[in-house]
Amino acid sequence: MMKKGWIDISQPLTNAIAHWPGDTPFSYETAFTKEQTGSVNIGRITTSLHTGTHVDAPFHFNDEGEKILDLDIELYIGPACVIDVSAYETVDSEVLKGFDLEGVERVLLRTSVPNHSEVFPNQIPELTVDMADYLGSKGVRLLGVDVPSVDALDSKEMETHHALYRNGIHILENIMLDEIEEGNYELIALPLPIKDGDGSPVRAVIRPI
Ligand SMILES: Nc1ccccc1C(=O)C[C@H](N)C(=O)O
Ligand SMILES: [Zn+2]
Ligand SMILES: [Zn+2]
Repeated sequence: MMKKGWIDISQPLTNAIAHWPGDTPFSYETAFTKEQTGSVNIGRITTSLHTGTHVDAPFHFNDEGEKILDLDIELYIGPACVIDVSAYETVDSEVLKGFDLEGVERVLLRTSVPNHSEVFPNQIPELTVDMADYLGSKGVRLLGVDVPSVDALDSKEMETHHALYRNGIHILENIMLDEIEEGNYELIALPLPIKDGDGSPVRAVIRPI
């Protein structure tokens, strides 16, 4: 049975969460204790903006691209369709033609990669450039994936990031869909208002409609 109400599809931000190899690890610490301040505990985090469940701003892969505060918050709130592509190593337009995406503005892809937030995956499915063009032709504006990237992990060209961008499609990464059935949901996944940010952690939640 699917849960009713809002479902958290975010990776918990713990000090053990996986991070992109070579990037800044996530850490939370109590910078000042209640004993020190005499009043309150005060936490401090250090993190890459691409750790855990997060959105990419176009500036992440394009020096001229929009930064987090330039982006319309409407992208990250509204109806979203979860589709299960876990049977495919390569997700291209042919695969997507098997799903009804008429009028869908936000697509969340459930892949075969298990959502182990403490393990950086060795391999992720290939999302092709023609997949991005197909989603663009359907009017999709946001693509969410349950893996750390929409490109190959060793990609320098970031072709699928760029192809999504050309099609006006924004990117949400590292959502957790292992327990989520295909279907229509409402999504809220708001980035923090980080000036100049190339990305931002989000709390991503969905609710069946
Ligand atoms: N953090 C990194 C450090 C070095 C190189 C890439 C990344 C990325 O995060 C790329 C990933 N495709 C992303 O868009 O989130
Ligand atoms: Zn990212
Ligand atoms: Zn990315």
